[in-house]
Amino acid sequence: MPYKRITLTHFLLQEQRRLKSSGVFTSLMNDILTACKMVSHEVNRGALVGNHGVAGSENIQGEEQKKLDVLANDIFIHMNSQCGTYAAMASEELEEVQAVTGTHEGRYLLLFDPLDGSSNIDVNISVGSIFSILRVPEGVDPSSQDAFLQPGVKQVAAGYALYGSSTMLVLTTGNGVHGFTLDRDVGMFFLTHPHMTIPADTTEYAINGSRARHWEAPIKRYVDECNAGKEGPRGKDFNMRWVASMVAEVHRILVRGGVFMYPADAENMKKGGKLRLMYEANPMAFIVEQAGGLASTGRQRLMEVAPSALHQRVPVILGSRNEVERIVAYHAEHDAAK
Ligand SMILES: O=P(O)(O)OC[C@H]1O[C@](O)(COP(=O)(O)O)[C@@H](O)[C@@H]1O
Ligand SMILES: [Mg+2]
Ligand SMILES: [Mg+2]
Repeated sequence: MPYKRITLTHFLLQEQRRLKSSGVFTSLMNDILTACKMVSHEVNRGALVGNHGVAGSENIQGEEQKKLDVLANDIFIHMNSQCGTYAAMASEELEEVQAVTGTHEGRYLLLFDPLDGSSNIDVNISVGSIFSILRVPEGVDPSSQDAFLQPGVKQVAAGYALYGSSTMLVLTTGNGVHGFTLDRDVGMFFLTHPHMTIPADTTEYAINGSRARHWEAPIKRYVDECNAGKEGPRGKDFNMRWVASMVAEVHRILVRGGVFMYPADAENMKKGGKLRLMYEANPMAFIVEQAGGLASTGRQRLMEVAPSALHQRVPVILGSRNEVERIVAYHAEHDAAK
């Protein structure tokens, strides 16, 4: 069989030729790819090199940082500061925006969750990295928070790395979603999942069921109906999954469909929910929409939320189109009856 493997870089070059666009995506992705390979290496070495356990510090979110949170953050900051592609960066692990000094040609902003699913590191369950790319708005200081506070529809590209049984990188530049698998022997990502699309229907939902007592009525109604199975209003049985790594949940949904919910609830409502808009919800929403799915807060399209703070949290409901539409309809019915 002729050698048909395509590297991520070649795929982007082909995309750019097809779209007659500038060579921006290859330079945007080059250093992110390297960072993800380095994080994958550190995740895989794990306890062998003392990468498990806590770092003994807290992040801006008031969360205890794991050693790999800090290491992955350092890798992303360092690797993406070398070539002047990015004018500034924002990270889940850093309170303030990080200006990239010495480079003024950077016309893009990079936002990332360097290690998503941190509670799974020490128990060897899949974790990932999530990234989002914005343009520097005209006339705005790129190292200001204001430069970053753009709605998700302004994203140029978004993606994630999944450090699972294999390391994958899934990416959208606004022309569909494509998955690449790392071949460790040659240190390159090869196209393995072209044009990923989410089935409109599903029988699988993901939510942290231990929070059921806090849920708003529309979420409770949806989950109860799923659990009622064939005999219930849905007329079919459902399966439930909860990995506690958003990247792993979204990847499963891209591969076989499903719906992921991390709603705002009575306990986290004051904070706006759990997941962060700028570097978790928005990049995943871009990917899910590009794959034919929907991404909502329950009351608004996620990518149209106007950000007010770099680390703000939002409710997240995303995945198979027909299921998200149903959940959004339940919210509308609930609100109309108030
Ligand atoms: O532990 P919980 O409350 O189920 O929350 C799990 C969610 O929290 C997260 O781990 C938050 O991300 P971080 O690990 O980057 O903080 C998501 O990946 C996951 O979906
Ligand atoms: Mg995260
Ligand atoms: Mg994280």
